[in-house]
Amino acid sequence: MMFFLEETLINTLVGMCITYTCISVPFLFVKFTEKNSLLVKCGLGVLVGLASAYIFRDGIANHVALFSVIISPITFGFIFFGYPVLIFGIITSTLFIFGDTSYYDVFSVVYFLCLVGFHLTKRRGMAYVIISYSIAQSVNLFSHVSALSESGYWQLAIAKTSLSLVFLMMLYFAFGKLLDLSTSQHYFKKASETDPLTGVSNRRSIDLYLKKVEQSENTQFCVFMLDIDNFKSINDNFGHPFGDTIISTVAKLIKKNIRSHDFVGRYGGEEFIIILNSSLDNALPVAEKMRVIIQEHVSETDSQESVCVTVSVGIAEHASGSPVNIAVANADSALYKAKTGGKNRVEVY
Ligand SMILES: Nc1nc2c(ncn2[C@@H]2O[C@H](COP(=O)(O)OP(=O)(O)OP(=O)(O)O)[C@@H](O)[C@H]2O)c(=O)[nH]1
Repeated sequence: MMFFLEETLINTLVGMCITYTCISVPFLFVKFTEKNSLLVKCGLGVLVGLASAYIFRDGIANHVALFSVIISPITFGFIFFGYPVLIFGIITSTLFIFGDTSYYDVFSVVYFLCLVGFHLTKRRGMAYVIISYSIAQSVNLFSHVSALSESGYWQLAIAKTSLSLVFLMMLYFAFGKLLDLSTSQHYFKKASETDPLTGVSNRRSIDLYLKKVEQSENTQFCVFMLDIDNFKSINDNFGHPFGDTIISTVAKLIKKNIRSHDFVGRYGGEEFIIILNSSLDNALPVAEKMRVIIQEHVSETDSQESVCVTVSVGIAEHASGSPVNIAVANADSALYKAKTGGKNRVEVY
């Protein structure tokens, strides 16, 4: 009995040290960027796999080591890949419960349930993982305390709990850094690509998108250039702030009337570019419908005056193999035609 417990203790320490170190080291020392995060995920998978291979090298199905091998990758899998991995974790630990119940199984189920609960109540990153891990760890600790009568078992409880605490601290600092970095990176990336007034893509993002579609295999798309008619008079009659409201309203109406895989950007002051992933035959009715919806939309000024605006649209179909800038220039020519032809109309190049 004594020998078994010592062996369990050694296995536990080795298993936990290897697993936790394997997982913590990349998070502490790898500089996270979008490019290498995939590499890190793969690296983690390999390291955890190696750790489990080491733990089971003598064919000792140590429940405790098995637990730490299961729980760690699932935790990280959940953080990176979300619910599917978490559900897998719950199923795995439930199977253990029905197989050979141990306190560790209870621990893992509590842990996963906490994670789900925290996630459902709006997950705030790693803080929830740490809180839920701590709650589950406390359950685990109680289970150990209640088993103190078994000779030597307390060593296991103390060793495991202190290791867990060290691991939690490492996680806390590593993930704090990671979350700060990814949040600020995400914020600055979004800000650099979005037009602040309308929330649609800005000129920089338009250029990037055009370059991307030019290189992609999607050869069938149409370019719309859409311009608000007589916009100067809106500014002159109702003021610049109301003019801004009109621009963002038109952007919203455009967005509402295109699909998620189409694209809209603010090309200039009151001019928008739309890339519709359709043939000209299908794109033409979309442009016409958009024009009518904008024309029929009524905006109200602060003094409850009703204002309607119209738009002119120029369309050009992208010719496969030709530079996308040609389609943009052609759509611009069609827009010019619509303006000089009396405005509030759609013209095809
Ligand atoms: N409120 C507001 N006005 C803007 C913005 N950007 C450009 N403008 C104004 O939009 C007006 C565009 O005027 P024009 O280029 O003459 O075009 P228009 O009056 O719409 O005439 P047509 O295009 O021929 O129908 C100018 O008065 C610009 O000052 C903006 O972000 N907000």
